[in-house]
Amino acid sequence: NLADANGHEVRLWSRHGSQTLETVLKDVQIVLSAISMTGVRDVAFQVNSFSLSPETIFITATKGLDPQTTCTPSQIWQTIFPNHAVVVLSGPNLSQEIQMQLPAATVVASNISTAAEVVQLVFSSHRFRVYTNPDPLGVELGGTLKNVIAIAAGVCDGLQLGTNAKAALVTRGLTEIIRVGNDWGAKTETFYGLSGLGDLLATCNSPLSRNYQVGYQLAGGKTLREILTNLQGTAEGVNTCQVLIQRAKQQNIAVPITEQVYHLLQGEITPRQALDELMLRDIKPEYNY
Ligand SMILES: NC(=O)C1=CN([C@@H]2O[C@H](COP(=O)(O)OP(=O)(O)OC[C@H]3O[C@@H](n4cnc5c(N)ncnc54)[C@H](O)[C@@H]3O)[C@@H](O)[C@H]2O)C=CC1
Ligand SMILES: O=C(CO)COP(=O)(O)O
Repeated sequence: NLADANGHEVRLWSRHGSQTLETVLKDVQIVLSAISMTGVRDVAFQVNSFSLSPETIFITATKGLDPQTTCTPSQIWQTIFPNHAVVVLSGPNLSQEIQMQLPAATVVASNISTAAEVVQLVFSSHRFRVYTNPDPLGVELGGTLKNVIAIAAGVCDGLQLGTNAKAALVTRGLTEIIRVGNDWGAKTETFYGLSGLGDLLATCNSPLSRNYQVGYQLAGGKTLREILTNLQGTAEGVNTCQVLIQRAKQQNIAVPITEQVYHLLQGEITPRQALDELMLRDIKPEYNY
């Protein structure tokens, strides 16, 4: 509806709607995918079976990781469409607030700067400020990895651990995200921007975040199954956490908060035990300069 308000013709497709994907995609200039991670590969393959102009730009807004390959959504789109521009759109963008037309900012990132600039123009308005960025991987990983920390933040608030604990958790969570992101090839500065720290702050502090809700309700004693059954929409952090643990092990990266979230989601420990595990780790310098 942001693009619509800027005078663009917008067509929507959902697997539950009546129109076929092929009809909706006929003669389009831009394709924006906001499918949950589990559907990205299937839908991208479907799209690839239709004839699209080589100028068509793909935008991906999905915040997840592929369990089989650990690939990001943009890597999946780019592999299937090697000759098209792919733009990552990510930022502190809780959808209910955007629908209420509250002001927000976001980031559009691509290896092809002209494509990012086109997308920036399509969505920019007095209530939605869009920045370009040349580090699509960093932008995408910021939006994806913060979901795991948002689960931990929900636990922290659910247990009423206080503002100091929350600040420590979010800050050390960012350190963890940067460690993983740097190893993957993303730039540190990107994680201090809107798509990293910005989105981390939004999701770790808002009951509108599904990932935060998962953590909050786990702290309240519900099981993951109960929570997911009643949750409106996708909490990508649940699957992302598993993939992240797998990748961190492979790459030998320390991700202590993610590890505790993982054990908690598996039902192996209680929220209080997760807290104790984190607080009683070996003492160490804040950074290894
Ligand atoms: N880039 C950004 O700033 C933001 C991105 N997100 C991300 O966008 C994605 C979607 O979020 P929401 O719309 O809130 O989730 P949602 O759960 O409300 O919607 C997911 C959509 O994906 C569709 N879907 C799932 N599997 C599919 C399949 N196999 N084939 C076709 N369609 C399929 C569902 O039908 C549904 O329409 C998530 O990855 C979320 O993390 C969410 C908020 C902001
Ligand atoms: O990514 C989001 C906001 O930027 C949405 O967060 P949730 O997926 O946790 O609701």
